[in-house]
Amino acid sequence: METIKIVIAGPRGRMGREAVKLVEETEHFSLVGVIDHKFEGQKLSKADDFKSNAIIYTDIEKCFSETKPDVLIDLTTPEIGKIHTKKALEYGVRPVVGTTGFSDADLKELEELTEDRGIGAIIAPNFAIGAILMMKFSQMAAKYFSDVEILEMHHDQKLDAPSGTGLKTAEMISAVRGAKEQGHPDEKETLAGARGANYQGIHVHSIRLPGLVAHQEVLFGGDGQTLSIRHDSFNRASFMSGVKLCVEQIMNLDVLVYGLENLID
Ligand SMILES: NC(=O)c1ccc[n+]([C@@H]2O[C@H](COP(=O)([O-])OP(=O)(O)OC[C@H]3O[C@@H](n4cnc5c(N)ncnc54)[C@H](O)[C@@H]3O)[C@@H](O)[C@H]2O)c1
Ligand SMILES: O=C(O)C1=N[C@H](C(=O)O)CCC1
Repeated sequence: METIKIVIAGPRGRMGREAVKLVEETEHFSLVGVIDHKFEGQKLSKADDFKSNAIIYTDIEKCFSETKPDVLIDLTTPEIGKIHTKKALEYGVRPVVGTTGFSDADLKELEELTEDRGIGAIIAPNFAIGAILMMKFSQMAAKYFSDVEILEMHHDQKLDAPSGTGLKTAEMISAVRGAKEQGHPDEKETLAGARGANYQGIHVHSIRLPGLVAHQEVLFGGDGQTLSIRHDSFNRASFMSGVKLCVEQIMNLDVLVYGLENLID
């Protein structure tokens, strides 16, 4: 298998650390550089507790020009992730983006840029295989249960709400059941936000607590019955087989893929 040259943005973050480990441990992956907002020019092994001697860049353009990677793995923040993804496409580097918080307009812009450049991009709101199955099962269930609410639960350091996974789940359910107002037509919130966010009538509730990692329950209700579909990630290693799959698959893509469910049967 040919070696894939990788740059990771956000290597010292919770996800970035796991991604560095994944790349270090995968024979046909090579970490050629990392992008951080400090430690310019230092070796990653000197800046933190890593084995890799990849150089840290604070300037993404310098990083791409000097290291000429095949793939960028972005695990930063919503604002920075968008800038990095656009820059990667401009430089002909395929982006695998785990960073969440992208709007529809952002996705559209990136899709157009991908078409212009003729190279693939993956935006994956969730890399965990169990979470992808939870979303697929929810889409299946929505054909039979049209009333549903989503409870997404994450650690309290998360910047975006709802989570990328919660939003993607709502989009997937809505694609099969359409828009539907749920609950009583005269329902009123006596405390703003009590009914959560509303995507095409699907209420999405975001819980943030220390102790949590990434969890979601999709709760369907029908005549005299409920159905709960739940997934729990207890650590960030749970996301890494999905990251590996994306890096391998992106080499054969020439379009933007939004969601891992589009890459697995
Ligand atoms: N797709 C998935 O499966 C998945 C799973 C977990 C987290 N996430 C998403 O990944 C992102 C990162 O999550 P996290 O928990 O690792 O966050 P984190 O806060 O632990 O890490 C983010 C890192 O980005 C770095 N960073 C900030 N600005 C930067 C810049 N300009 N250049 C380079 N690096 C910069 C920070 O220093 C930090 O180390 C979030 O958007 C989160 O929602 C996605
Ligand atoms: O920890 C996070 O932040 C996560 N974000 C993703 C999301 O927004 O869905 C996936 C799970 C972890």
